[in-house]
Amino acid sequence: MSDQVKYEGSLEPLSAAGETVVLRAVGLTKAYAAVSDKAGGAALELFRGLDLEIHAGEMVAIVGESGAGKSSLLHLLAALDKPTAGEVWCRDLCVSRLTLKQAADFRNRDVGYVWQFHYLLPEFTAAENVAMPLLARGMGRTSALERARTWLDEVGLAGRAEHRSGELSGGEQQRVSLARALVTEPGILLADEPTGDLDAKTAEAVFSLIQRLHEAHGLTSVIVTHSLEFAGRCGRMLRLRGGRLTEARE
Ligand SMILES: Nc1ncnc2c1ncn2[C@@H]1O[C@H](COP(=O)(O)OP(=O)(O)OP(=O)(O)O)[C@@H](O)[C@H]1O
Repeated sequence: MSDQVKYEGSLEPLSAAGETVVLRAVGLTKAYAAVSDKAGGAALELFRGLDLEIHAGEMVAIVGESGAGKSSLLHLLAALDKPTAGEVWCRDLCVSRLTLKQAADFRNRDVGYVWQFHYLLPEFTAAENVAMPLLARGMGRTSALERARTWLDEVGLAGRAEHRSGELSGGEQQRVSLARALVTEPGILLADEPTGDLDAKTAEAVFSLIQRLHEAHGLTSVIVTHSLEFAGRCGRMLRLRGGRLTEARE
């Protein structure tokens, strides 16, 4: 971690004129080392020298075959992992050089992350689950729960706020995880196959909700998906294949 990289807090537009790059990957390389370099234990290189720019307000889909490295790329954008080489920038913050604590602060303030599996705590209520990121940043319980309920209302679950998350359906649980991702009012939404575990009808409802939240909250969103239909509804579609990231449609 370089001392020169300073956390700047919540995101502000860099310039009033033109498009603002919110996320930028420069020369990004990711390889996983093998546990042993004995027979067949070579490192697995997913991509090398990858460049990417995502502008404010864009909704970008990342598609590609299973194993192409989509989740790994999203993890790098969220500072959940470090690149082997290259850098990830979020506006003027080099997120790939943050310490673990700084990376956690960055995610808590600036990124809403949705996983394919919701990772809610089943014994806690929906409201308590949504309130967790606010409690983690030191907000008082009453205020955090109040804001959590507002977000549950926003995702259509006002009536389920006091139900244990383990009692909710898969689609409802994914709505709760969306509320949890956005309760801190981040500028960026990163979603890794957010509809992957859902049946077609529920997936459609959750994807439409993501689109609505993206628009309503002026988010910059990156959605990893296997659904070309959903990807086609995003403003931009990128394909990760053979370690290269290309525009899937011009
Ligand atoms: N921590 C890790 N250590 C070693 N290998 C890993 C690690 N994480 C992922 N991989 C490997 O990297 C490759 C890419 O995985 P990744 O999950 O990024 O792909 P993906 O495109 O998201 O796949 P899917 O669509 O199936 O989710 C896979 O071969 C996976 O086994």
